[in-house]
Amino acid sequence: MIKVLSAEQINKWDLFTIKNEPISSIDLMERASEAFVKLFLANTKGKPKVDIICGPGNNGGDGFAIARLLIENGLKVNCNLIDFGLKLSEDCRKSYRRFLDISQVNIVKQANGLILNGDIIIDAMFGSGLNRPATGLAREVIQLVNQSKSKTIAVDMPSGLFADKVNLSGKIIEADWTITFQAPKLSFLIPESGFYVGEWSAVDIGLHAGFLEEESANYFLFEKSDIDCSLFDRNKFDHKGKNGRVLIVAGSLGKMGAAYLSAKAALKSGAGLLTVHIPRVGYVPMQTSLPEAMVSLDPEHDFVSKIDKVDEFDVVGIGPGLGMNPKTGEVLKQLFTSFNRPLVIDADALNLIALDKELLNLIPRGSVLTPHVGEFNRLFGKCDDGLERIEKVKLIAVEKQLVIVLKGAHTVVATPDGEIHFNSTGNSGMATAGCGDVLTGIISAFIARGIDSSTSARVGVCIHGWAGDIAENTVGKTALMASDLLCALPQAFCNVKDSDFI
Ligand SMILES: NC(=O)C1=CN([C@@H]2O[C@H](COP(=O)(O)OP(=O)(O)OC[C@H]3O[C@@H](n4cnc5c(N)ncnc54)[C@H](O)[C@@H]3O)[C@@H](O)[C@H]2O)[C@@H](O)CC1
Ligand SMILES: Nc1ncnc2c1ncn2[C@@H]1O[C@H](COP(=O)(O)OP(=O)(O)O)[C@@H](O)[C@H]1O
Ligand SMILES: [K+]
Repeated sequence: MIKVLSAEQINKWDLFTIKNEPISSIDLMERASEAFVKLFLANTKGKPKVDIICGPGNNGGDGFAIARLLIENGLKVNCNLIDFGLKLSEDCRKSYRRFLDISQVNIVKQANGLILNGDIIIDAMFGSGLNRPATGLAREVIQLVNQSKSKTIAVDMPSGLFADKVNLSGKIIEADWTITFQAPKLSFLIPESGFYVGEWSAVDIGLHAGFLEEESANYFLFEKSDIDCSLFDRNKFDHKGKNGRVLIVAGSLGKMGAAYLSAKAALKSGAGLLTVHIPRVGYVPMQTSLPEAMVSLDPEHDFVSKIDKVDEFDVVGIGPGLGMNPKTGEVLKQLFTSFNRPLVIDADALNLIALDKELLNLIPRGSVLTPHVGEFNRLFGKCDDGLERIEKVKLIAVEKQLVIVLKGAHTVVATPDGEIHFNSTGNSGMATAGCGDVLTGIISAFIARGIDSSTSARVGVCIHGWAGDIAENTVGKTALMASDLLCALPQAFCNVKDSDFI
């Protein structure tokens, strides 16, 4: 699990390393630049011509060191120093002088003096030391970079982006790729600010491990390696009753596919017994397409209006394709007051709660809510930005003792103990109908197997994204459909098992 640190903490980590390794700050800059260049070259074809833009601080110092290392590797480099009339930081000056030993620098006092004539732009204007939004000359330079057709690669952070707050009032480099030092910054994980980062990779620059052990963090990045594979162990003498009884309540006229997707996902995620409660309209398709599922039929033809006998289930997953009939809202109320184990609540079930917010207080503790931003806004109101939304999610999870899964590119899992985990798997190919329904089934199956709700949510989200990444490798982002996630789930589970033996 990676701790997501603030800019201030990262700066302290830097100083701790310099003092305790020990290593001089200029050598640490050199090490960071070497790590950048290694990854850059490993992912670059041929010998592109590179434009580098350096600022006055240590990010600019990295830029000069990177420029020198690229020249030593045989690349043609055009190096710009943006002159804000500020003194260069000590290490930036040293790095600048080293560069002058082998090449020359274009000093840019006005934006029209900027030279961009290569294939790739490396942005080393500002990093984590940005202390105000980029205006004036910085703004004009960023504008020119963003208008350029060259690919832009940011050193540590896109210039103009703050590390741990969402302030988009200045201009910000729109990077295609950000190679960041040691660990991702909080702003990379939030939709509005993460937009500027492009793809990102964190390179190890050997900051002292001792610092991280002691330092507390407000946020974590959950990785595939954090999945405890023993969660999925089966006992030789297990029978189906031992692997959890799931009830999925889903579907309405025209939306029966959602019920199918979540039900099948629950089975693919190891549920021992699965019942799906659906309106009559879905009976034949469900029995035909998913023979492993037992079907409980609602008295109504088009929507769910009544559920009996829920006691026998270990979990209820409710919401996918459910529709908004008021009678279905009554079912929620009945369920929340009669079922005292966790539920997984998604989609229209969340929208129905948004119409009658009193229902929120009836949800059994330890239940998992899986809203996307639209559903979240309907339930809890709009927020100014993604960071504010995450703080709100955290407060609600603690206050209501619920697990809240805020779905997105880096899905956030907020647990009743106040922890926030960002997910690290998944891709934009998953931004397509039905992918969320699959997640409901996965998390429900884990809870039914006796895995606690918080772990079920964190691991479920990670496996779901992992299946999305496997599906992307198989069918590509454009053609990816929710059913491809179902096909990829077996591989994701096999990978969890295999990675344990590495
Ligand atoms: N521990 C780490 O992660 C390491 C960090 N290093 C680099 O050091 C960087 C941080 O360096 P610094 O703290 O010197 O900060 P930066 O280089 O990010 O920027 C600070 C400089 O920019 C000026 N500035 C800030 N905002 C401005 C604005 N809007 N308009 C004009 N000027 C502005 C400041 O006055 C200062 O001169 C990191 O991003 C990284 O690239 C590496 O050199 C080594 C290790
Ligand atoms: N850009 C993205 N990157 C990674 N994962 C994504 C992206 N867009 C969507 N997803 C994931 O796909 C799922 C979509 O769920 P949801 O919005 O509820 O869709 P639906 O209701 O159609 O099933 C979520 O788990 C979300 O995290
Ligand atoms: K930068």
